[in-house]
Amino acid sequence: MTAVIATSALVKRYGRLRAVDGVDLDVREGDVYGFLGANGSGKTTTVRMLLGLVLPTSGDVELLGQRMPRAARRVLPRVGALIEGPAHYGHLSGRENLALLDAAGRGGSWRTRSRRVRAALEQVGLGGVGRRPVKAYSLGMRQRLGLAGALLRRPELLVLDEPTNGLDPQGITEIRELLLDLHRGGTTVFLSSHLLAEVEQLCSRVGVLDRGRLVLQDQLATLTAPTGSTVVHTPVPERVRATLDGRVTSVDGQRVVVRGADPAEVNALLVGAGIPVTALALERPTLEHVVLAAAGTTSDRVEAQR
Ligand SMILES: Nc1ncnc2c1ncn2[C@@H]1O[C@H](COP(=O)(O)OP(=O)(O)OP(=O)(O)O)[C@@H](O)[C@H]1O
Repeated sequence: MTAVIATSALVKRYGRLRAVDGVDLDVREGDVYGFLGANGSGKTTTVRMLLGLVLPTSGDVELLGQRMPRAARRVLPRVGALIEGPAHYGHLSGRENLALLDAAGRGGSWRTRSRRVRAALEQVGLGGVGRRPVKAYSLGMRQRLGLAGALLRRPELLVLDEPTNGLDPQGITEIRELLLDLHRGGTTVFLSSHLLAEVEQLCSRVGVLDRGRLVLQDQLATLTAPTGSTVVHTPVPERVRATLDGRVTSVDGQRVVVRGADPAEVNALLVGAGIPVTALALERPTLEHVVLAAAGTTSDRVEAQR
């Protein structure tokens, strides 16, 4: 599997603060990678170092197999980026803004500019907004325009810093669908977020930053793989305990956790004993559990819910 982003022992110090502290990122081709961390944990600083906008204090960054920032001129035209609320000219239309951005960027002829701009606007669902100035756009539309800017060069890699920040639920859903669409088209997506739910719904691979340190990095499916136990919901939890002597590891209200990863077997035993079962499933940790276990004190810092 090709590494699309690889950092090793990446450090950024601001005075005595280690904003990023020895981070080894491993983002592979085809990932939708969620870079999760509380506010101030160092996500934006890391993203800026990836793109060569901030120089590391120490450590290395490779983007699409090439060393940054040395290879920035060659690599950045293959990367689309959106960092901290894109800036636009409010009095110009979305189309005009993108045309300016396209002209300022490298690689891409002026002859095909209007076609590129039109395609990018269509892609983010802004094809129909015409000449309306950007100052009349909603926040969601501005964010989508920012994404359109990142898409002008048909990037192999999209790097997005908190792409749904400040959006309403509908805007968030739209961005999520757009990103999944781009991913289906072959783009690797790296996004930072402080929202667990967002990452859980969107990402295939997760990295968790806690006060500058990468405390967790793995496939989401691995992190939330079945634990080897079965969860039973029943109005009579104590009868389950009595029937499955020794296999019940916890009881919380009507929720009973039973050792054994075969729900059918557990069900047969309970039904055989005449115990009503209202729900039955393999136990899996939620991403929230996994993050809390890895990041310890961040329970009040990474937001589980919007
Ligand atoms: N230019 C700078 N000078 C000094 N300190 C900085 C600078 N940039 C960031 N920091 C500090 O580094 C730490 C990490 O900041 P960073 O913006 O990378 O975090 P973040 O995870 O992106 O947070 P947020 O979600 O709030 O943007 C913070 O304590 C911040 O105050």
